[in-house]
Amino acid sequence: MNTMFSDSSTPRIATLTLNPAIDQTVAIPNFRAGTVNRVGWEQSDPGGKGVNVASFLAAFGFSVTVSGFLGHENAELFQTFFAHQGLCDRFLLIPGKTRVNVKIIDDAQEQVTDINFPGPSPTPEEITALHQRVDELAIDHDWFIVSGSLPASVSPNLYRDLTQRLKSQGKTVILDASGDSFRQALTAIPFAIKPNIDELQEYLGVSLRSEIEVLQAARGLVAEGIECVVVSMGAGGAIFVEADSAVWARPPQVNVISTVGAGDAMVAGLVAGKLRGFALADCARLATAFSIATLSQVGPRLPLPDRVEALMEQVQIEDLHSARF
Ligand SMILES: Nc1ncnc2c1ncn2[C@@H]1O[C@H](COP(=O)(O)OP(=O)(O)O)[C@@H](O)[C@H]1O
Ligand SMILES: O=P(O)(O)OC[C@H]1O[C@](O)(COP(=O)(O)O)[C@@H](O)[C@@H]1O
Repeated sequence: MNTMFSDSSTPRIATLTLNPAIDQTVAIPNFRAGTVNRVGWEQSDPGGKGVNVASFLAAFGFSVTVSGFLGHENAELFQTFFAHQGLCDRFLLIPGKTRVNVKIIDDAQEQVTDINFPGPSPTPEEITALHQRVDELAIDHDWFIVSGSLPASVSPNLYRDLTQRLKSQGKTVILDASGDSFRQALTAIPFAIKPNIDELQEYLGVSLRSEIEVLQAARGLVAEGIECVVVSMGAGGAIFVEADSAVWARPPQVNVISTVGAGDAMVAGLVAGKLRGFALADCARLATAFSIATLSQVGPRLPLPDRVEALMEQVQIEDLHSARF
C-alpha cells in the first residue's frame, strides 16, 4: 500500500455505510426485462457507497477507517477485503446478512441496470450503538464521509443527526445520499455534497435542462451554507461550485466496462483533493480522474496513484465562475 498520506499530521478519514452491499455484477448483452436473459460472466465485490469511497482513498495512500452496519452472516467477504485494502474496520455486526445488489452490465446497449435491495434492519439499540461508535471515531478522525441509502427501518433523520453531532465536534462532513435522508441532512449543512443530477432534480422538484440551470441550483445550495456542491452528470461530467469558484469538469471519451462506483470515486477524489489543499479546479480534475479510473473495471479498485494523477491531464475544465443567467 502507498502510505504517502498516512503520517500523523494527515487528518484521519472515516466513512459511514449504514447499508453496505455485496455488488453482484452480471454481464447480459442486450438485456431485456420480461424475457429470459442469460448471463455471460459474473463477479461479486464488497461495495456500498462508503466502502467504495474508503477503498479508493486507501488505494491513493490515505489512512481510512470504515464503519456502519454489517450483517454478521456474510461479514467475512468484507473483513477479508478491508484487511487486503489496509482499511481499519470499525463496523458493527448485526444479525442477518448484508444485502446483495445486482448490477446488470449490458455492453451491447451500453447501459447498466441497478437492482438495489433494502438491506437488514438495525434495531433502535443498534442505532444507539452506532451513535456511540461515531463518538468514539470522532476522538481521532477529522473527516467523515456519510453515504448511501438507509435501511428501511431507520429514521430519515439519521444523517441529519449524525451531521449535527459531528459538526458540533468540529468535524468535516461530506454527504452523498438521496431522497428523504438527503433532504433532512441538508438542514444540518454538511461541508460538501455530491448529488447526481437525478438526485438534485428530485430534491428540488424541478428538471434541470442545462449546465447553467445546474450551476444556478448548486449556487442556491452554496448560498444556504454548504461550502462545496458537486453535481455529477454521468458522461456529461460534473459541476463543482463554491462561493468564489465554479467549474465544469468534463471527462474524456473512455472505455466503460461498468459505471457502478463512479460517483463514489468522485467523492473520494474530491476528499483527496481537499486534503491535499487543492483549489476547486484541481479538486475537480482529481475527482474526475478518480471516476474515470474506475470505469474500465468492475469493483471498488483504483489504479496506482501516478496513473490516476496522469488522468487529470485528460479532464477538461471550463471556468463557470463568471457565468450569469
Ligand atoms: N459513461 C461515462 N463516461 C465518462 N465518464 C463518466 C461516465 N459515467 C460516469 N462518468 C464519470 O463519473 C462521474 C460520476 O458519475 P455519475 O454517474 O454522475 O455518478 P453516480 O454514480 O453518483 O450517479 C461523472 O461526473 C463522470 O466524470
Ligand atoms: O446505498 P444505495 O443508494 O442503495 O447504493 C448502493 C450501491 O451504490 C454503490 O455504492 C455504487 O454507487 P455509485 O455508482 O453511485 O458510485 C454500489 O456499490 C452499491 O450497490
